Amino acid sequence: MRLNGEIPVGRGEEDGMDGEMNSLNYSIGGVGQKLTVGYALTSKKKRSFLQPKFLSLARSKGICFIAIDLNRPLADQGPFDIVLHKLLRKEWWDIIEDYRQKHPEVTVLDPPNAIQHLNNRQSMLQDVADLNLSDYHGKVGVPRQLVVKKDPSSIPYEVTKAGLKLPLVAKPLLVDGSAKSHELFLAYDEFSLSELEPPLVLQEFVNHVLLCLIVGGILFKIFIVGETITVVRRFSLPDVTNHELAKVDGVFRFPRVSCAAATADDAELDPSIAELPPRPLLERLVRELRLRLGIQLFNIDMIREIGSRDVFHVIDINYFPGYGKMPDYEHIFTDFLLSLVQNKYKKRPTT
Ligand SMILES: O=P(O)(O)O[C@@H]1[C@@H](OP(=O)(O)O)[C@H](OP(=O)(O)O)[C@H](O)[C@H](OP(=O)(O)O)[C@H]1OP(=O)(O)O
Ligand SMILES: Nc1ncnc2c1ncn2[C@@H]1O[C@H](COP(=O)(O)OP(=O)(O)O)[C@@H](O)[C@H]1O
Ligand SMILES: [Mg+2]
Ligand SMILES: [Mg+2]
Repeated sequence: MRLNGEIPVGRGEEDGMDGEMNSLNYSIGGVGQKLTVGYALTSKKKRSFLQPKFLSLARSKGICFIAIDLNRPLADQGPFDIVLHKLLRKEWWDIIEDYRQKHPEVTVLDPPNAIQHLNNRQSMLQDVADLNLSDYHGKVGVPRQLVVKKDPSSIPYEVTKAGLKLPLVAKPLLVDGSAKSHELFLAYDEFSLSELEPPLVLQEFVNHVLLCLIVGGILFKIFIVGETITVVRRFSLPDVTNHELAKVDGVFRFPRVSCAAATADDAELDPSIAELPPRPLLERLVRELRLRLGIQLFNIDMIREIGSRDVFHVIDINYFPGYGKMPDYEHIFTDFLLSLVQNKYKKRPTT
């Protein structure tokens, strides 16, 4: 399912393009310049996101991508219409924030302080919890959770005091792009949690297996690129039965089941498996989150509560996720970049 905002396109003769209807010129000082996107990304992200077919479609639309040289002052580079970034080193945050203040004419995707809100597994879900979204299409919430900042020996007491229901998913509190920040554990009893290393977030595990053929739950990954919403289904964890809970003790690390696929096809499951969440509910959730988070590039991991048709839980929100696995990301993302500059161009007072 994809919701796409259509944007009109102009001809591209001025810049020598092959006159394709879909090429477009945006100017800073005058007609004829291309749309220039400066990027600061990890090599992993460059490989997964700046795929050749994406770059060639971008070129055909008059968009060019320029790698930002991290060894030179950002102000000496460009000029850029847009800066796209996902780097987690501290010094970069100061550089891009300073640049953003000094260059209001450049669209920075996305503001560093907004992104940092998503680098903490407690603050990332706070807006969803505050939303408490419930209407006639269904309900979206977050699982009950507890943050443990230090002293693992206090965990059993804290869990009991908070009345959290086992099993619990233990997740590193901070998301920093490292493999360690994705090391998750399933805890069948609260005492074994004291083996883990804070800071952690302990989240109630929500059973979400479909009563149908497959072993394991289905997770909905809701990709947001500006105004567009694309939902894909991914494999998730199997249920934890009461029988298993009574029999098993301890904490067990589990693999990254939901993001392992290399391409959208591998990750995309048969559409007949697991009805997608109601579109109006998703639209409301995404509209609210885009406003409250102040970012345009993110995805939401959402699960449907077992036995329910319309009770959903958001368990994770990711900044600038693996769009390379999102169906048709090339057109969605290039249209989004063009719409950003077009909207800015429209807002300019006519001289
Ligand atoms: O590994 P990719 O490319 O699929 O993308 C990762 C995402 O997978 P997804 O697109 O949701 O299936 C992944 O999403 P999950 O946290 O696995 O749900 C993260 O966004 C990850 O970034 P980081 O390690 O949290 O900074 C993303 O890693 P980066 O691409 O940003 O390095
Ligand atoms: N509260 C939960 N209930 C059920 N399954 C969960 C829960 N939290 C995480 N999971 C499972 O673990 C996977 C990874 O958890 P997530 O919070 O998305 O971490 P990451 O940022 O590493 O993707 C999810 O895709 C889902 O399959
Ligand atoms: Mg996730
Ligand atoms: Mg995540």
